[in-house]
Amino acid sequence: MDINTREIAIKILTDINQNNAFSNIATNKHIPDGVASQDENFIREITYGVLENKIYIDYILSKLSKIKIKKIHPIIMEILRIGVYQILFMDRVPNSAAVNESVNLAKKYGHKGSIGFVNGVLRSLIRDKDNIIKIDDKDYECYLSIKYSHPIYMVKSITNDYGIEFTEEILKSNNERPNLNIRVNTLKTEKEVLMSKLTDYGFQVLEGNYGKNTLIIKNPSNITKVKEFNDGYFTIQDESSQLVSQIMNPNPNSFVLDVCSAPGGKATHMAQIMDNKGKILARDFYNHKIELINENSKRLGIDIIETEVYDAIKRDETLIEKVDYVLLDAPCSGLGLIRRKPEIRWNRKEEDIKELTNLQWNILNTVKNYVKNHGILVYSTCTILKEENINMINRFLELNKEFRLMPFGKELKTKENLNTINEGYIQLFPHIHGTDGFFIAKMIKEI
Ligand SMILES: C[S@@+](CC[C@H](N)C(=O)[O-])C[C@H]1O[C@@H](n2cnc3c(N)ncnc32)[C@H](O)[C@@H]1O
Repeated sequence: MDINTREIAIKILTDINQNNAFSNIATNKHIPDGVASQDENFIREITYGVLENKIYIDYILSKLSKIKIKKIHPIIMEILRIGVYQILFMDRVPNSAAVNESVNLAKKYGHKGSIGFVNGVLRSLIRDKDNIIKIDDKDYECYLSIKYSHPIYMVKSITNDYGIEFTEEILKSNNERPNLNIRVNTLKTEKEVLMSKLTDYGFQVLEGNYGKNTLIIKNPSNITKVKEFNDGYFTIQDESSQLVSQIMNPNPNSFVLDVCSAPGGKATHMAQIMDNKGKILARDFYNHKIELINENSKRLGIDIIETEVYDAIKRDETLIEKVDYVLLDAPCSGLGLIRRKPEIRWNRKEEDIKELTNLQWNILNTVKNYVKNHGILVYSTCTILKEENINMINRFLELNKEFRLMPFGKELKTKENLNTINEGYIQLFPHIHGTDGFFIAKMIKEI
């Protein structure tokens, strides 16, 4: 198939940067079916590379351009960004190709002036590269913000929680590409059997560290096209997310409530742990997302999940002290997913964090009422900020003495680098655990 890979990358980036599209959805939308895998990899590398390095690339461009970069036409800006990315980060692309291809795109999408402009900016970078790439900012937080391309408020918030050195490790790992993780559906197959089938197809498969049924796929291209996916032998889910249901560890025949459930990753996993026996009430605020839970349950051969559109903030009198296990997998800032969805750093605004912590607090204080005496409440997020995680839980426990954190451990394959499990919670980080950034707290109610 004859395609212009760089032009597709520009379309994806424009969709993400102008329309706030999600990177995974935009890439799937613009990469045509049947494209050669090396072309697909090239498009993904440029797209994700530009998203991950946007502040740094724009910093470089602001040094090179006589026009203020805010005034440059959005498409020309994307053409320049992919040009700079190829010159600075992709050794295998010759500088001449990076410039010529960018100029060709400027011919197609710009006017005469923009052709010379793109050509001039990229050639100046090549000429004086060693000087241009230096970051001159003396303030270390600002320096980190440019070097690892994270908004300054994010750098400050993370530094506030973890200190500057740990923050640098986090930011660095956010720019590394994660492996795809899958969860074996033990209702339909066994881990070893699936591993061997996927290996036969040519996938490189490793076992997860912490997840009992986690497999790590090194070369995941087209994995959802195999028959075993369609037949529900596995589902795509990060290892960290798999630990939530594993730590909850609900007994078969119990009653589980999952209040923020879509698309059903954790609900279907709990059903698997319960051997598809008992009842899971899976709720979400959005009707269209509820459909995803139903589709996933069907594919995975699960029939104990009942779905319902329901606003978790609204108190449900019919469930008071009726539920054995309540899961609040809360809507959150998502800062633990940045390596998978680099656009989170551009779409998530500082003011969102306060709004989200209020929402989390309100939902937590509603759903606590559904837990039976001796029942379990698990609170989880895919973020690393303490105000959404351990600080919120400590505040909750201070005001709700009938709950306490419950130590866990045997539910995990290994306890390596998980030194808070005896305190009843864990905070995972990509650079330490190799997973997404995730928080999980397990509480028991005892009156
Ligand atoms: C972190 S995601 C849940 C992921 C899900 N537990 C899984 O494992 O697949 C948070 C979910 O909360 C839902 N949500 C947001 N506000 C809500 C509310 N007020 N009531 C119920 N669900 C809500 C969102 O639609 C989103 O699906």
